[in-house]
Order: sequence, then C-alpha cells, then structure tokens
Amino acid sequence: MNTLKMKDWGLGLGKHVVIAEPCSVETEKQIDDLCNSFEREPQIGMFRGGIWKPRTRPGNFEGLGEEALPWLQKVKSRLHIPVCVEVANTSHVEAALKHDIDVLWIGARTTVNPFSVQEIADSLRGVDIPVMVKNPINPDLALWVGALERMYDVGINKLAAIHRGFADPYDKIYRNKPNWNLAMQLKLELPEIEIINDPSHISGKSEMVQAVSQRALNFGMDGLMIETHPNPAEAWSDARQQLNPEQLLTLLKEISFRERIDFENQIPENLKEMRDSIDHIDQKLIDLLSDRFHLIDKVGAYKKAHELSVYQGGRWKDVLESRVKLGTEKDMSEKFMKNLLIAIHDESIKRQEKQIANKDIEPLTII
Ligand SMILES: O=C(O)C(=O)C[C@]1(C(=O)O)C=C[C@@H](O)C=C1
Repeated sequence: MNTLKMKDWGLGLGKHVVIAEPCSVETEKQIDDLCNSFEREPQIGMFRGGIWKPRTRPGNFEGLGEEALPWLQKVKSRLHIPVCVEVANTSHVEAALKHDIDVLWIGARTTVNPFSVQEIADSLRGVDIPVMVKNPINPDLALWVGALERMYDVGINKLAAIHRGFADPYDKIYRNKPNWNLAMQLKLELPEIEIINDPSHISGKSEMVQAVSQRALNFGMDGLMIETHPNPAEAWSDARQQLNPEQLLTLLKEISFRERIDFENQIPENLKEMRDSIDHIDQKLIDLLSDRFHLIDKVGAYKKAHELSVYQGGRWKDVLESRVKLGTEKDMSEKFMKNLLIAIHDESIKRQEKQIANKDIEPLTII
C-alpha cells in the first residue's frame, strides 16, 4: 500500500499523535470546557468526539447524532486542531463530510463486518479524507487488514490503524485485552500503516490508562487516543475509563515517547554490536533446537517400532518442571519458560504423530 504517514496528512499532526476526546459529545458546554483546558496544550494533536455510539443493548445513551457536529466545528476554530468522529454507516459519513470533519474512524464493531466496511468505503470513493480503522472485536488480523485494504482500494491513501484491544470473556484485568503481538503483526504485514493505541478502551478504568499508554509506546505505537471528560464521574457513557484534562496532561508529562530506530544506517555502533551478538546467539539456539528435533525424530521412530504412545506424561512432567526450575534460576520468568517448553513439546508431539501416521496433523497443546 502506498499510503501517507499521519504527519503528511496536511493536518499539522506531529510525530506522536495524541487524540484527546470525550467518549461521547454530550453538551456544548462540555466541549467548551474541554477547549478551555486544552487551549494552550500543543501536545493535543487531534480532538475526537463520539457522536454516534454503538450500544450493545437499546435504552442506553446512543449519542446526540448530527446536532452535535457543529460543536466539533467550533473545536476546530478554537484549538486549531483536526477533529475526528466514528462512522458506522453511509449516513454518518454523509453528515460528517457535510460538517467538515477532518478524519473518520471505523469502530471495532464495524470492522468485524466486511459488508459494512465496504459500504462505508464505497461512500468515500473519490473523497480525500483520512480514515483510521480500529481492530475488530475478535483478534482476527485478516479482518483488520481487510478493512484497511477496502479503504485503500477506493482511493483513501491517508490511513492509520487503532489498537483498542480485543474482547476476552475470561480476562479479569482489561475491558478489552491488548494483543501487542497482533498489532506488531499488522506492522509487519503493512509496514506503512501507523498504529494509534486506545488505552481507555483497553483498560476500562482510568487508573490503568497511564500504564497501558506507556506499554503501547514501548511497543512502538505511533500515538494515543485517550478519552477525556471535564468531569468523568458525570459522563453519560464510559464514566469509569475517562480522565479529566488535568489527569491527561499529567499523563502526557510522565510517559516517555520513545524513539524508534527504523533504518539500518541510523543504528549506533554499540547497539549494532549487541545486535550482532544476538544474531549469533539466535543462530546457536536454532542449531540446538534442530539437534533436539532430530533426536525427537529418532525417539519417534523407536516409538513407532515398539508401538509406544507419543505422549509420555511422566517424562514430560519431569522435563517441564526441571527446565522451568533451571530457567527461573537464571532470571527467566516461570510463564516464559512454560510457554517456551510447551511450544517445543507441541512440536515434538506433532513431528512424532506425523512420523507415525505419515500425514500432517495440527499441533496439540498438552500440559
Ligand atoms: O521422551 C520422549 O518420549 C519424547 O518423545 C520427548 C518429549 C520431549 O519433547 O521432551 C516429547 C514427547 C513426550 O511427551 C515427552 C518428551
């Protein structure tokens, strides 16, 4: 994809984009109050207001709709920063364009549905407006990439992604569990697409927003979208996760926007040396793993000849426990050691099953 980075969208966005926003636009006064707080804050690069709010069940506040759009125009003239809104259908797009909204974004509940995404994309054919695409609710990279591709295919070349976390009914910590690996995979697949992180929807509680923001920046995310309200306790939606302007400004002072080293010729000499050593160690690790799997194949041949079962619970328990102990003694976490060993053991089982059955079988996870 030949897309433009946010700094080249012609909207005065800097290197790290901070989008401050009330979850929902509620009253003209609320917007005025936020403008007063952010008037002299150059760090706020964009303003977001929720106008149409998707709600799981009817009866909750679903946004003010079109009547709130003129208030966002006022934000533009007061703060001189671009404004963005979520659009979920073609009438939203039409209203947003009519009111000079600068940037649109597609929400997680829309990204999951390629029909909706395509309809929105079709309504944007020939329109020069940046679009940001939130990850779908479920951790499906193809859906996320697909939504970006649908936008690109109708001629939108100002594109960004937003990582807002993924629904996980078993997780007790986050509202939407972050999946940093998946976000990194998006970067690998579409290196030109920048990713904004939405720590508010990930954490679901204001006291976690700073830690999640820092984590996102550590992972090389290109900006933050943080829900902000003059008085979060009184917010009509998502009261628990919004910061007040003062909290937002403190957060922005305290977090560290880390530099990224993207190009070979920028790498300082001592870092290059350390990376060369890492390359060497990785090579040795791979050689050792390959030696281990050759032995696994020999054990597999033995099991086949003697009709022994592939999975050997007692041996596996010993291997797991002893290696986890060795690893933790060398300062590696128990969780990491377990994950590593489970991955290795899965692969051993898969190779031996294949040997015995002589066909490809999906790997199992056996603990
Ligand atoms: O010891 C064996 O029987 C093996 O095949 C090796 C191995 C391993 O990867 O360490 C693999 C499968 C068994 O469940 C136990 C251990």
